[in-house]
Amino acid sequence: MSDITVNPIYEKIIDDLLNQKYSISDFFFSNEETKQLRESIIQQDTKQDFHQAAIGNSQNEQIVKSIRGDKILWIDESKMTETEEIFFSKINHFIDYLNRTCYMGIEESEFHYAIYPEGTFYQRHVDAFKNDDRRTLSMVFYLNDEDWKDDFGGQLTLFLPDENNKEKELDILPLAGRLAIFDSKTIPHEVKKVNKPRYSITGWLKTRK
Ligand SMILES: O=C(O)CCC(=O)C(=O)O
Ligand SMILES: [Fe+2]
Repeated sequence: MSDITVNPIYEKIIDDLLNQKYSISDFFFSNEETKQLRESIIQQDTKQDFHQAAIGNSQNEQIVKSIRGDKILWIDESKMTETEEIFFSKINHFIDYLNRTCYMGIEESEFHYAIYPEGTFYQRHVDAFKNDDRRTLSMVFYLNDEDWKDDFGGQLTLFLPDENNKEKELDILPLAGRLAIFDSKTIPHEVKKVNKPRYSITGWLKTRK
């Protein structure tokens, strides 16, 4: 591991993941990178077809707006814009760091843009599929304005065990530049109804089947 430079932002995330299976970081991307990614999702929305998000994977697809109302656009690694390349080079650097320092065995990643139009939400769920458990870590980057307020809604709520093994809820505001990262197999979560369009990039780091 001689050529690994210790990265304090990644170390904090790894520590949190080991201790509590989730981490919230406001420093993964610079302000400038966040601004570019925000411009990118707004631009993609004007020229590309986002589609109504489905539930389950392709073998088990059904569109149920009463469960989730976001529209998504997968980022195609074979035809990325400059901004998307910057995004993936950071993700790949992070994956490499996880694999080298924690032997996580991440082999793949997949990311999509997500827009929650006003009035939409995503009901409680777990991200790993029943018929495919490769999703290991869920990552959500928020691309909203810095001044997103509580009454705009759209909180990401994680359902976590408390000290008595009862369930507690942790609400996370989707602030610009914030990264929420959590265990894809064990942490149920939901997106509260939004009162204002909500922008993000969501993705998964995956192990071998
Ligand atoms: O946007 C979020 O905060 C979470 C989205 C989510 O849970 C998902 O896309 O699976
Ligand atoms: Fe999810």
